[in-house]
Amino acid sequence: MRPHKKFVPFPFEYHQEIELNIESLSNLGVGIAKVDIPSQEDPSELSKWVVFVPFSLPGDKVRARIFRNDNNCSQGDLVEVIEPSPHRIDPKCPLFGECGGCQYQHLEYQTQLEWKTQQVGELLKHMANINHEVKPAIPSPRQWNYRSKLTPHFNKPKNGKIEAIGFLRNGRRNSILDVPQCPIAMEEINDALPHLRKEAQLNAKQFKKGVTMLMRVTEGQVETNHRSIATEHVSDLAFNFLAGDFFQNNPFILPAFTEYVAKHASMHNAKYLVDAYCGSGLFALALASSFDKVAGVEVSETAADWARANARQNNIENATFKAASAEAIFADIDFPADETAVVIDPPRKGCNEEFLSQLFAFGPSRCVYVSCNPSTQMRDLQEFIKAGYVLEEVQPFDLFPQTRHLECVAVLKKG
Ligand SMILES: C[S@@+](CC[C@H](N)C(=O)[O-])C[C@H]1O[C@@H](n2cnc3c(N)ncnc32)[C@H](O)[C@@H]1O
Repeated sequence: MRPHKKFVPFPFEYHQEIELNIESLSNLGVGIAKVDIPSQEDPSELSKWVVFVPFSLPGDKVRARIFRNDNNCSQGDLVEVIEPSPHRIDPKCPLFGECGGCQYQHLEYQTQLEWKTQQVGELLKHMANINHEVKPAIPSPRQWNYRSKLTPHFNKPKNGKIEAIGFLRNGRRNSILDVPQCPIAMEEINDALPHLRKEAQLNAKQFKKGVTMLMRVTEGQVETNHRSIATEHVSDLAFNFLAGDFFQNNPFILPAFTEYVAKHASMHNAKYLVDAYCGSGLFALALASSFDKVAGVEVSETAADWARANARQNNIENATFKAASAEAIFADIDFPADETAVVIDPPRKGCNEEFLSQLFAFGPSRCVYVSCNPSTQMRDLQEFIKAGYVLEEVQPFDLFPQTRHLECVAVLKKG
């Protein structure tokens, strides 16, 4: 095979095979090796060069085939595991490695947790410039069959036939891998998948473009209509929301997750709570009994409506909800800042500048920042530190076993 036109043949040739000892794991779930190469300035000197190899693990000795050299690192495909890491195990799913969904099925679960914890510490140090202990990641009670939502896709049918229904192939942008079963999805989803796939094939001629299907578990059934109502139970609360709207999709860990946020938000006499980016009210309502008054804010009108309905349904009378962009909440509340905690759980892109400046102008005594994207969370944490907040605790929760993803909770107090 010929290299891509832009291939740079330094320090390795195209498709050169090299043996590597994998030392660590990036937060994208990719194994990292460091090798000595002759320095470009002075070839008699050696310098360290990083090589990334997807699906290799720390402790593995592997053979990798180089397909790309960048300015300070190279990328290789895993050809062979010469000596396996003691933590390497057999993946459960026959599609592991081909499917872009999971990165860690070949790694013992305890070791997945240890690496996730370490990765948060490294991001904190390198991106936010904060040296702080990270508490060991809290495991998911279920390591398999935990996802309550799955969104299989297919591309535009060709000649009236759908080629594959599933997820993007690992490392690809358009190519979809056919996924008949998914071992991280709840059993209800796997039971319903064959029928849904068959139905899509039968109707293939109707689809003029690619489709992302919805499968949401609700009360033991699978809902596929975005506009239908789904229900989830967290401890003794019931939450209704539109099946297509956001809801945390590992229900098994939610009692521990919300309890942790409740405990840390309500410390030191905080009596008032703002739940920013509140969705259908998960934190606001799960934490309401620990506070005198709660105010939630959420940009989706339907989610905010459901948050109000969920408060009524669960007989919670001290919570109000506003449908607006998160920064709008500060003009509404009359809570004393020194007795107020703010829970912040933004989408993957993190908080916007407007929200952060309004938040800091208000100056709540405590903030609990929950994030599914530690990179944007670390970027925002720098702003909290500049605004005089002190990091009290960092606690990852493993909502997504077998994958590189996690939720990270950062607890901050006003300095
Ligand atoms: C990660 S979800 C968290 C939802 C909720 N805390 C939960 O755990 O169920 C982020 C939420 O932020 C909402 N959102 C996105 N941009 C927003 C904005 N600018 N202001 C308020 N909410 C926003 C989304 O609609 C979504 O419901």
